[in-house]
Amino acid sequence: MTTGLLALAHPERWRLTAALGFLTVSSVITMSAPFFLGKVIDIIYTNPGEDFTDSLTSLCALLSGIFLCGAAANATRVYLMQTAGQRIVKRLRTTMFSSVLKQETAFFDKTRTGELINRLSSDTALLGRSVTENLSDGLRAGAQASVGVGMMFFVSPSLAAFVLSVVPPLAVVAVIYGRYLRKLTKMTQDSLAEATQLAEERIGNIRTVRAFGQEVAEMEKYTNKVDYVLQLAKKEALARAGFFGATGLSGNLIVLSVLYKGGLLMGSAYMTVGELSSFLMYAFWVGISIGGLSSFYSELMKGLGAGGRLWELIERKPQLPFNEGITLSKDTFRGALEFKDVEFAYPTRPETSIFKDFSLSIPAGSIMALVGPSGTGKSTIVSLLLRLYDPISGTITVDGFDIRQLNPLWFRTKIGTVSQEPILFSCSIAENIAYGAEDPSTVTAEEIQRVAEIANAAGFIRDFPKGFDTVVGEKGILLSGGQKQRIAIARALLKNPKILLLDEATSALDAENEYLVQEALDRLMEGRTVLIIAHRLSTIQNADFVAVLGQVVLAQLQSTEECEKLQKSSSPQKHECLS
Ligand SMILES: Nc1ncnc2c1ncn2[C@@H]1O[C@H](COP(=O)(O)OP(=O)(O)OP(=O)(O)O)[C@@H](O)[C@H]1O
Repeated sequence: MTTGLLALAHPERWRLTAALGFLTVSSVITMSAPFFLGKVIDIIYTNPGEDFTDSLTSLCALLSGIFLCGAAANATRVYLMQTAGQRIVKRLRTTMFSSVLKQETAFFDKTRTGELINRLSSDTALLGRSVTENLSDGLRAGAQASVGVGMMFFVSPSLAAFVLSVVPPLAVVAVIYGRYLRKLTKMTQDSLAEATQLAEERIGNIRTVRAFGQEVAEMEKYTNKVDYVLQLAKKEALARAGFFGATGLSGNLIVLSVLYKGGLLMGSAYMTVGELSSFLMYAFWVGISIGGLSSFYSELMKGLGAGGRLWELIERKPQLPFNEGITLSKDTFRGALEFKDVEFAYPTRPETSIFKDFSLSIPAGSIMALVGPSGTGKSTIVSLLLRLYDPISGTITVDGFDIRQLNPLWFRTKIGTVSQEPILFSCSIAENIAYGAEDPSTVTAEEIQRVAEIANAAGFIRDFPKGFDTVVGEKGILLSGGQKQRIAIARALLKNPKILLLDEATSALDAENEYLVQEALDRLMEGRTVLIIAHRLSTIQNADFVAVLGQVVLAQLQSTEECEKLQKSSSPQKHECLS
C-alpha cells in the first residue's frame, strides 16, 4: 500500500516539496514568535521609567513584517497541500475505477455494486485527505513540537524537563487510541458500504419495490443498517471524547504547573518575566502541536483503515486478461465458431455444472438458432462466446483459434449483441447509438441517422420533441421495450460486427412493433455469423441451423405440429439436437 501511495503521490512531488518549503518558513516564523514576544515584554518590564518607545516600535514593526511573511507562507502551504491532495484523490479514483472495470465478470457476480461505489466515493476521499492535508498538518505539528521543546530547554532546562515528564504516558494513550480508531473506521466504512448497496439497489429498482408495496419494509432495513453505522460512530465519539478530554485537561494542568514552578523560579530571580512568558507560549505551542499530532495520528489511522480495502481492489489482478492476446487479420477472421467438449460451471456455483461435453459448430456467415427451456444455458453460451467466463475444460474456437489466445478487448469489438431487455445509458438516444462505435466521439449525426433508419427506429425518434437528443432515463426506462430493442439494433449496426449474438425478446410486442423489430433484426443479421436465442417459430424457420438444448424440449418439440412443419418447411436446414 505504501509503495502504491508513493506512486500515486509521485506526480505531485514538486507541489509537495514546495509546500514543505513553505511549511518550514511558516513554522520557523511561528516558533520564533514567543522568543521575540518575550523580548518585547522584557523591554516593557525591565526598563521602568525609561523611554522605550523607539525600540518597542521598531521591534514591533519588524515582527509585524515577519508575521505577515509567515501568514503568506502558511496560506500558500495550505493551498498547495490541498490541491495536491485533491489531485491524488482524483488519481486514486481513476485508478480504482479502471481497476474495477478490468475485473473479470465473476468478480461482479460476487461483489456488490454499492460497496464499490462507496469505496470509490467515500474511502478515496478519506485516504486522500489523510495522506496530504492531514500529513501536512501533522508535519507542521511535529516540527513545531520539536522546535518548541528545543526552545523550552533553551529558555529554561529545569522547567522543560519537568514539563516533558508527562509526554511519554500521553503518547502511549495516543497509540492505543489510534489503533482502536483504525479498527473502528474499517468497520464503519464496511457497514456504510452495505447501507449504500441497499439504498442503491432499492432506489435503482424503485418500480419493483413499489409494485410489491415494500417501501416501509425497505425503509426499516435501511434504518437498521444506518443504525449500526450510528452505533459505531457513537463508539468513535466516545473514544474521541475521552481522548480529547484527557489531552485538553493535561494541557491545562501542564500550563498551570509551569506557571506555578516558573513563578517560584522568578521569585528567586532565576527567570525574567519575558523568559517565563516565552516559555509559557512555547509550552502552549507544544501543547497545541501535540494535540495536532494526535489528531494527525488518528486521521492517519482512519485513512489507513479505509485504504486497506481500497488497495485490495486497486491491486487485484483480473483472473481473465483484459487487453492481452493475439488479434486476427481481416483475411483470417471470418467468424466460424465452434464449441468442442465444453464443460462449464459458474465460478460462484462451481458445484452446479451447466454443460458437460457440449459441442456446437456454427459455420462462418450462417444463422444458428438456439432453443431450449428456461435455465438450460442458452444465455450462458452467449456469455462464454463473449468470454465473460472461461470454460472449465474443452475449447471454444473462432476460425480455429482458441478464444483464450485472442485479445478479449479486440474480439469483443467484433461481436454485436442485442439482448431481450437491452440496457441503455441515461444519456441521449444519439449517444446511446454511438456507443456501438469503437470511438463514439467520432461518429457523425448522419451515421447515427442512417443506422437508426435501417433499424426502423428513426420514425419514432423523430416523433419525440427532442428527436435524437431525447434523454432515455436510467437504463432506458423512458422508452418502450420495442423502442429499446430497435435502438439496441441501431447500436449493433453501427458496430458492424462479424459475429452477432441475439436474444430475442420474449415479452409480447404488439404486431406492428414485432414486425418492425423483426425487420430490423433481419437487416442486422445479413452477412454475419449469427447465434440467436430464438423464441419464435419464424426465427427458427429462417435459421440455417437449429440447436436444441435439453432433451425434454426436443421430445416436446418433436411431438408438436410446429416441429413437423418446421422440419418439412426447411429442406436446406439442418437440425442439430443436443442433449
Ligand atoms: N452469473 C451466474 N452465476 C451463477 N449461476 C448462473 C449465473 N447466470 C446463470 N446462472 C445459472 O445457470 C443456469 C443457466 O442459465 P442461463 O441464463 O444460461 O439459462 P437460459 O437457458 O438462458 O434461460 P432463459 O431462457 O430463462 O433465459 C441457470 O440454472 C442459472 O441459474
